[in-house]
Amino acid sequence: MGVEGIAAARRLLVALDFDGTVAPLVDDPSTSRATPDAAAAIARLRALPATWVAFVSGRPLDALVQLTESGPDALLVGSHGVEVSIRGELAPVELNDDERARMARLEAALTELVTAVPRARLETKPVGYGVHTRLVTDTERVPPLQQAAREAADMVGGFTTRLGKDVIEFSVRDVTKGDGVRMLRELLAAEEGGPVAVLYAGDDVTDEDAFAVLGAGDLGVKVGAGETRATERVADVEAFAGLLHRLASAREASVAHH
Ligand SMILES: O=P(O)(O)OC[C@H]1O[C@H](O[C@H]2O[C@H](CO)[C@@H](O)[C@H](O)[C@H]2O)[C@H](O)[C@@H](O)[C@@H]1O
Repeated sequence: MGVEGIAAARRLLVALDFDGTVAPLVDDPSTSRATPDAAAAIARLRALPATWVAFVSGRPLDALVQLTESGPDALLVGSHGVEVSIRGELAPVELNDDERARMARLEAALTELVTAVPRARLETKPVGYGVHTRLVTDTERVPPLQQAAREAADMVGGFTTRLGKDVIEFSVRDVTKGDGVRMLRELLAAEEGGPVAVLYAGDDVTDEDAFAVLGAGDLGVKVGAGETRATERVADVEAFAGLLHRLASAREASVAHH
C-alpha cells in the first residue's frame, strides 16, 4: 500500500512518532517542535472527515501535550505506549510499591553513572529513565556508560531496555508503541463501527514495534536511515512533511469524489 492507496481508505488513522519524525532532533529536548511544514500538513489532515492524527512517542505524556501543542481532540500515547490520553481523558498510570522501589534503586545507580560522565544527562519519566549522551564530547565514554546502565537495570531487575538515538532508556512497564497503535485503531474502529487503516511513521528503533502491528491495508514510513520493516522510506523530517502534504492532497481529492 502506497501513500495514494492509503489516502483512499474509508477511515484513516495517521499515527506519528514525534522526535526525528515531525520534529528535528535538537540538543535541548524541551525546545523540540514540529516543523511549520509538518504542522501545516497535520492541520490539513485533521480537517478531513474520517481522518485522525495521533502522536505515539517515547516522551512522557505531559511533555508530549506541551510539545505537540495539542488541543482537546488530541489522541496521544506517551512513554512508549504506557501513557494514554484520548481527547483529554487521561488513563492514569499508578506504579505499585514494587515498581516504585525498583525505580528508586535504578535512579540511584543511574544518577551515579551519569554524574561521572561530563555532559551525560538523566531524564526521569513516569515509568522509567533515559540516559542521554547526545552532548557527551568524549564519545569513547558512551558505550561503557550505556553498558554500565544496562547492568544496573539488570541488577535491579524487571526493566525493559530500549536503545534510541543518543539515549538508552529503561521502563518498568513492558508496553510498546505497537500496543499503543493497536489500542488507538481498536478504539476508533469501535467508535466508527468499521475498520480503520493506519499510516504509522517513525525514525527510531522503538518505532519498529509499531511497524510490526501494521497489516496489508496499512502503511509504515521509516524516516531516515537504518534497518526497518516499514515498506516506505523518506530521507528526513523535511521529506516526511512533504509526504504528509502528499497524503493530505490525495485524501482531499478522494473525499471530494465521495
Ligand atoms: O518516540 P519519540 O517521539 O521519537 O521520542 C524518543 C525520545 O525523544 C527524546 O529524545 C530524543 O530527542 C531529543 C530532542 O530532539 C534529543 O535531544 C535526544 O538526543 C533524543 O534521544 C526524549 O527526550 C525521550 O524521552 C524520548 O523517548
